[in-house]
Amino acid sequence: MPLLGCIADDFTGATDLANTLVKGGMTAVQVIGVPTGPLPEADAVIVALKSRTAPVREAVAESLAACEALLAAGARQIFFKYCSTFDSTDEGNIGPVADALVRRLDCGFALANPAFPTNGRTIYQGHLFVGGALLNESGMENHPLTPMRDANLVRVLSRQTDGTVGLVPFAVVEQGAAAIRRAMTGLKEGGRRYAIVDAVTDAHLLAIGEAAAKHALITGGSGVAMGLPGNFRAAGLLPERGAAASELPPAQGYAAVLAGSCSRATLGQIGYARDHAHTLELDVLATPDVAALQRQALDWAADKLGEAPVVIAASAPPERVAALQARLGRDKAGALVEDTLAGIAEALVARGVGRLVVAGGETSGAVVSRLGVRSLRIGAEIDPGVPWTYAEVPGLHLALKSGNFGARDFFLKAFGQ
Ligand SMILES: Nc1ncnc2c1ncn2[C@@H]1O[C@H](COP(=O)(O)OP(=O)(O)OP(=O)(O)O)[C@@H](O)[C@H]1O
Ligand SMILES: O=C(O)[C@@H](O)C(=O)CO
Repeated sequence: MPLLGCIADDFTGATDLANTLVKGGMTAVQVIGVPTGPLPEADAVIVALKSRTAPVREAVAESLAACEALLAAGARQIFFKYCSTFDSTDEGNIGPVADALVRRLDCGFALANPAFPTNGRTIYQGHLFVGGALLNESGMENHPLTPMRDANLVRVLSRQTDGTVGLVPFAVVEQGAAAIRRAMTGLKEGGRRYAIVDAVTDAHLLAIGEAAAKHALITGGSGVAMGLPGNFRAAGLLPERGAAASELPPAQGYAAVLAGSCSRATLGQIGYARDHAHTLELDVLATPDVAALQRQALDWAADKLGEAPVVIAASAPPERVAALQARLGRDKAGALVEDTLAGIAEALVARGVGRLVVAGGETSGAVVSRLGVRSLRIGAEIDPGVPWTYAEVPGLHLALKSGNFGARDFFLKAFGQ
């Protein structure tokens, strides 16, 4: 019976959350899509959806179905995981999904906190920063699917919900768990449905987690989950598990990287790979044709597969993404690239790739779905927020890298190079 039932709005986000929980001493399994049969045995089950950019009704329906499955399996607390950069549009999907979960759980209130200080995401007076920049000046204003043009999360979430949104400010968070709990109770009693909670350090996140021990629903990034294993341990529900929580079978097979993220960090990692690994950058704008791009990539890779990774990227800087979107429309442009990379992944695995890094949440969703992966066991962390995972079917080690995560040498470091 899982202690914590999680619903993640994309696949890299699910892995990021699972990684945090494993580091906190919980066992965690990531399940792909709404579960249809019995859930795997683990302290935390994370249902990975591709709902971040799905139509609102679909995102809500899938999230509710995931919630039902987790509750039926006995989950004591539900966690709705979204991006540390709060990726969404004015239509959703963070607000509508959270609204539906608040109603289903009849809890009236949930905190909202995407902070992840280790990766530079902090919240101060309700404003989200990425490193030293406000969210809307961080590069996220150019995101291909969810451009973030407002850093004030109270305002952003207010536009997506029929409820109201308050703030637990830094000065309260600094006072610790009891003060945060009082402030959240006050906001709930005052009729607020959500509280954006400031957090600048991991200590803040641990205090927020402790303050939410009795909440039926928590919403946020992986950071705010840091305090949750401690809550279950304090309640006598979680035994000490040590390193056993993150053991995977030995890795084998060729190494490859597929990148569909156009985030600044991924573009930097591709730049590094260009100088240090076999790297192919597909020109999607010049050849907007799935079959032709796949042929090009597979012909190129044919004599390069080995211990050192081949890196295949469709990623492009903002002006080239905008040009393709102007020609095809936003969704078709995204789908074209996702189909291309998913097909390449399928062919590479058939040719003996056993260790695959995928960069980008939507991209990971497309790849993992095409490969028929049903669940992922979580292994050791490569860089903050990105662990190796293992998919029993098709027998593959996978690292699903959030677009903006990872050091510049990530694509080589993942393979110990
Ligand atoms: N050259 C390109 N032109 C237009 N769209 C592209 C191009 N390359 C990639 N894309 C699309 O951009 C989107 C990138 O989203 P994805 O979620 O994969 O990355 P990300 O948002 O950086 O990562 P994360 O969600 O983990 O933060 C995908 O839909 C992808 O297909
Ligand atoms: O929170 C994050 O930034 C990531 O886990 C993610 O959701 C990227 O898609």
